[in-house]
Amino acid sequence: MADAAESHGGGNEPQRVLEFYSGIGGMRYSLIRAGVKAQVVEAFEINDRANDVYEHNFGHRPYQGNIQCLTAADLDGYGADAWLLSPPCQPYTRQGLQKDTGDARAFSFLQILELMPFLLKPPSLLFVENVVGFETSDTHAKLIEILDRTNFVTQEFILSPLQFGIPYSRPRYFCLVSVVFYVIKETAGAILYALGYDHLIAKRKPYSFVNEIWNRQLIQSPGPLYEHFDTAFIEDDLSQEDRHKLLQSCQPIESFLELKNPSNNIEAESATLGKGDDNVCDSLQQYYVPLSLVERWGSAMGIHPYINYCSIFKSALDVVYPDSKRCCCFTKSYYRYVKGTGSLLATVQPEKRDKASLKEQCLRYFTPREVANIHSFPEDFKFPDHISLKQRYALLGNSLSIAVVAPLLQYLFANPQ
Ligand SMILES: C[S@@+](CC[C@H](N)C(=O)[O-])C[C@H]1O[C@@H](n2cnc3c(N)ncnc32)[C@H](O)[C@@H]1O
Repeated sequence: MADAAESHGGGNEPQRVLEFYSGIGGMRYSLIRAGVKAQVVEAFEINDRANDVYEHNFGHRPYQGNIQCLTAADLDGYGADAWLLSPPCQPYTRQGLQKDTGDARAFSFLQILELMPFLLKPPSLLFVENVVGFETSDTHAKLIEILDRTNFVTQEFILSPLQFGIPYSRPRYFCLVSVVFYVIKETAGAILYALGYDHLIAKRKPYSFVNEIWNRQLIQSPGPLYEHFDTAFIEDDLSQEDRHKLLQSCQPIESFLELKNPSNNIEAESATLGKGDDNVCDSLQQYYVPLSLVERWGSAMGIHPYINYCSIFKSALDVVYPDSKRCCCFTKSYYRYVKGTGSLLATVQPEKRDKASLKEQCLRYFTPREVANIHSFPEDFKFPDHISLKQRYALLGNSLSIAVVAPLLQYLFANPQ
């Protein structure tokens, strides 16, 4: 791959990085944000559209094929120091069937893991990102079993952008993996060679985590990433007071909007949108949620459509305001479906939010640029013109929070030895 910009500090060669399941490049942007001395030598992604976006932004088209077809020789050929992997989440999502290792979408990741013991030049560092739920899966058990066997040590995290000052609830699982040792001595090498284990003789750089105290633990606080920390926020397990503190420490949603001043003047707002690069984004009208959908899913109180009695049920729509300090996870189905796929923005502020009807609040979807902002993508990230609106949302929904991944990568690459 051409030069990577992810290079800081002087001295040694940059670390050689492979980016698996590269999508629109969230990992690569995180590596850049982390400021570590590293170079992405190849990216792997099967999806054409994702590769168009990646190429548009990084000037290199990822290897377009099924990761499942890579051999140990292929992987050795890259001589990579680090692998970054964000395999498909569907086998492990709590809303899905959780078929785990039985789901065809898990096969390529399992295959990569199976190859690890056979590599002549295994990586020294690995980074795996997935949904919460992965940590209890059979695939996870397989991952840990293979890493133990191949002399790696892990530190696992469940973290959300809310813990990094971003008003976005998207908790995710992360596994940081570092090789424990060694340079095998010549005599030991000769014995291994005689026993047929010559693939183990390859020298591997010694690595370890900055805070070894957290080895083999699942941590739900960003504290270990920093030298000095005294607050441990666990998003799902906070007291009301701590949750309030956590939310108050976040920036308001407004800071992430393309259109900062809600108004009913659609034409004026459309003109602002048109200044961007996105041809598909030049009409604000397309972002407003149709009233029929607001009526269908937005009632705060109503008659349950399927049960023959009156029941009170909460709105199925997550509505936020410019001054809100939280929005919920944008999935790849955002904009295709309105219910449970991500927050909607009220463009007209009611006097009393809890009493106001949603119909009057002129709900709109966040634009793709706004979702990219909430995922902490840099300003210069762009979609090529031919990527449709639905494709943009789908690609962003599959991606990750750079605000969370960057400090994790910084921590992983900081070798204290
Ligand atoms: C969770 S997404 C990762 C997104 C990426 N981290 C980003 O920032 O956009 C998983 C990606 O893996 C790709 N993928 C799934 N199975 C694959 C396979 N067998 N070979 C190559 N790519 C695959 C999907 O197309 C999808 O883009």
